Amino acid sequence: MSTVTVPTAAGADLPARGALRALLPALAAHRAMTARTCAAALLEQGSLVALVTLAAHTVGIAVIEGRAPTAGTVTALVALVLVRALMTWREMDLSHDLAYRVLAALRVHVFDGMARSAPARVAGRRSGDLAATAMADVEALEFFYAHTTAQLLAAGTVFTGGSVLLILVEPWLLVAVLPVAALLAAAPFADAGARTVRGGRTRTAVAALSADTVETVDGLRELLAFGALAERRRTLAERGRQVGGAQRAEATWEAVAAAVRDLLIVVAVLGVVAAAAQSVTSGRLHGAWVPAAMALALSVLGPVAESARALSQAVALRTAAARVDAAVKAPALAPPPTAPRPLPPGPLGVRLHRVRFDYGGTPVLDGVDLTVRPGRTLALVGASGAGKSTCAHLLARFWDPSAGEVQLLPADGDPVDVREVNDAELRRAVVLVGQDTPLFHGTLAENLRLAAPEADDRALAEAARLCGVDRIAPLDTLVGERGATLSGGQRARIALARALLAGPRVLVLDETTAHLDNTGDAELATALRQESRTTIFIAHRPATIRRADRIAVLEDGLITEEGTWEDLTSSPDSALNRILSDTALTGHGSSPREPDQ
Ligand SMILES: Nc1ncnc2c1ncn2[C@@H]1O[C@H](COP(=O)(O)OP(=O)(O)OP(=O)(O)O)[C@@H](O)[C@H]1O
Repeated sequence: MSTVTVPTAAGADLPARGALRALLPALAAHRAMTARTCAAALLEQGSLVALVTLAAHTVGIAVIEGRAPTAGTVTALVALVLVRALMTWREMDLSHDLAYRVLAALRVHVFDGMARSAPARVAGRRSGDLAATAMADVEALEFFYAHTTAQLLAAGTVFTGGSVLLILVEPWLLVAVLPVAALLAAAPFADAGARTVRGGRTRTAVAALSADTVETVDGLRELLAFGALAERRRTLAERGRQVGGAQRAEATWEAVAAAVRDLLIVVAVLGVVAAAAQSVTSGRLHGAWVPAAMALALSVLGPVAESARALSQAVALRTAAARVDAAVKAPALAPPPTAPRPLPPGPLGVRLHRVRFDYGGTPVLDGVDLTVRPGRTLALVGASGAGKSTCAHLLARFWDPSAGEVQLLPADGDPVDVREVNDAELRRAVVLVGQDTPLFHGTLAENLRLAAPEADDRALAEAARLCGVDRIAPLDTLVGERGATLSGGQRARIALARALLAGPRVLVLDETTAHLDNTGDAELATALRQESRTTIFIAHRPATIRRADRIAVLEDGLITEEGTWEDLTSSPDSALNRILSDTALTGHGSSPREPDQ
């Protein structure tokens, strides 16, 4: 096979070689079914060879010796027709069933891979491109699982069996078909590079079309608002043309390959005719056996030709296989602990100790030291792009710092590094709510229960009441996909109620209330008041910042100032005052001296 690499819409080159082989272990979970599929394919192909050979033999006997077929021969012919028909159905049924089962499992593995590497990897790739891997690439592999593995094994077995018979009957007939069989079998390997490249172009074009389509659907309102729909339509039409062009190039290549395969079969027919004629004239083969021998020689080529066609088509799927394999094997960005430590009960504070982090370039955080005692509130303040959300993501362990530690602080006892805590336990203890928390298609209640499926109706109603969700609509109201039917402020209320329902011990709010007016912001602040919970606000609004027990200012990758509102605003040169003035100027919040709500 060639060493071609295939470009993906994500921009990374994936090794094509071995990509299909890497997906074979997926069959291991279905060994019995794979074996049954192989048996059915063997019977299907073998019965056809036997049927054609016996039919030709019957004709030979009738023509040369003038004998009518016996009842036994007729019965055998009918039986072979029935076996062939039954096995054709069985093989198709089993191979598709097997393929769909493998694909269903693969989709889950792809999703698990995305979840393992989320959000960093997801953030680095367009969602439509990811969707193309989970849907189109996985779907394309149906052909590989349904039409190649079992069929190749069966074709190899049938050809070997037929060759043994030919050696016994007339070896020259085998000599006539063997070179053609070898060429047919070699063909998929000979043009593997060209097919991989062409197949890769199709998969990349499909992924780009998927990415643009998803973005278009997502941004339809903006496109409409800026009158950019016509341009977008042109882009999508161009993407469609690229997919069509790539598919046409594949089809043209396959048409040429099919013609070459047919030519090889013609050569085999001529060779078999010549070998049979020579065998009869030299007296090695009785005339009555000639049709059967020729039929056997040519019919064993059928499965080889068919397998060559299937393998060639499968080779074109190497890009799809490589994309799926890469998604399935995506490494965890926050690997699970080898020896997990349980979190002690009671309130938990947080501590960032000399934390450094970068996204692959200059460090965003360069030695952050920050402590929030259990049950206290802290406002993390900084200019746009200072790294506040990055701190929040580290607290929720979406990523691990490149140096330093992120710890949870029990009221008594030793700090626990978040890397030592089981994922499920950490997710229960630390909840992060962002500014644009997406909602899912379903009722308000279902969206709230996402965080705590086991929550009873009373807890649900209480969380909804605290955050004013019950004033938006009854809890059994359907919200559109991503909460399209709700305002930004309403979505914030739901996101917060959802977080409270989960009962976190550490709550991180990343500009969650930015969409709310001052009254709504103050209302939610009241809802959040709870002695034992540690809360970290990332906010630009002075009133929100002022409510926190302490305020920390993040600048140049470091905490440059920390203290109470009074401490930090009393000095006119303080970083907080500067940031609040900038915020007021940029319209993020009200005036720096805005009274508490
Ligand atoms: N997934 C990512 N990949 C690469 N760079 C990123 C990623 N996320 C954030 N950054 C960069 O890291 C820096 C800090 O971003 P971050 O979102 O943490 O800032 P922030 O203080 O929360 O900003 P804002 O107040 O505007 O939300 C920015 O320069 C940003 O461009």
